[in-house]
Amino acid sequence: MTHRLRGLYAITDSTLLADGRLLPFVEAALKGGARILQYRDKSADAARRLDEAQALRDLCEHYTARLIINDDVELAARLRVGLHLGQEDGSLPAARTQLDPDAIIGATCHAQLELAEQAAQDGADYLAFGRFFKSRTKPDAPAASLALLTQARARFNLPIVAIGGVTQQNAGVLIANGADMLAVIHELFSVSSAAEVERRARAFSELFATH
Ligand SMILES: Cc1ncc(COP(=O)(O)OP(=O)(O)O)c(N)n1
Ligand SMILES: Cc1ncsc1CCOP(=O)(O)O
Ligand SMILES: [Mg+2]
Repeated sequence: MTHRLRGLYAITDSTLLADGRLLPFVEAALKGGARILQYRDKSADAARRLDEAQALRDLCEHYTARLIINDDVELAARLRVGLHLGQEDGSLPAARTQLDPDAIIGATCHAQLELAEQAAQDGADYLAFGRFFKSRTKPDAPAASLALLTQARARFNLPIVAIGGVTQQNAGVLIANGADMLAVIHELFSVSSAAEVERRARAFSELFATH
């Protein structure tokens, strides 16, 4: 299944979006133009995770954005939404059998074209590379270069996500080197108001129109 995947890919963070900020800040990101939202919550509180993910699915439907669940194929299957899998998160083909036929499944490829080759063979809907810059959220993620991004663009006919330390200042160079989507946590959500989230989301989104 092919999808038109391009634009801002917002990822939630349980610390930055604590204390009632999750829904208003995510709504602001969607209002500002985020096309994809990933629910990334590493806690073991299954009931809260289900409630939050359901609320996010409703919001995404309202803004015709796509919801992706990080790591958890059961939750994605239950909500009939997409899934993001890292290298330690289980088999992509096995997940495919549990999800709707048009569910988006993305794969972490770090900084390795070989991982991307495998993900493409496994039927991934997008390939995620990074971190490209210093990441406050995941400082130890393997570093990827702009040269790798250019090579991936030339080699794969699949949407490419760039992640890791993406800011309003460095976003343009990632798009210019072949990124179809920019996945952002800190630069989008480390602010004190929903209005500022919306402003930042709009600024990221407008870059896709001009590149
Ligand atoms: C869009 C996107 N790209 C990469 C990741 C990282 O996934 P993973 O390597 O499994 O690490 P965690 O996010 O699970 O800590 C991602 N989540 N989203
Ligand atoms: C999940 C993940 N994988 C590689 S970097 C990263 C974190 C991205 O967050 P930030 O935009 O705050 O650097
Ligand atoms: Mg993971």
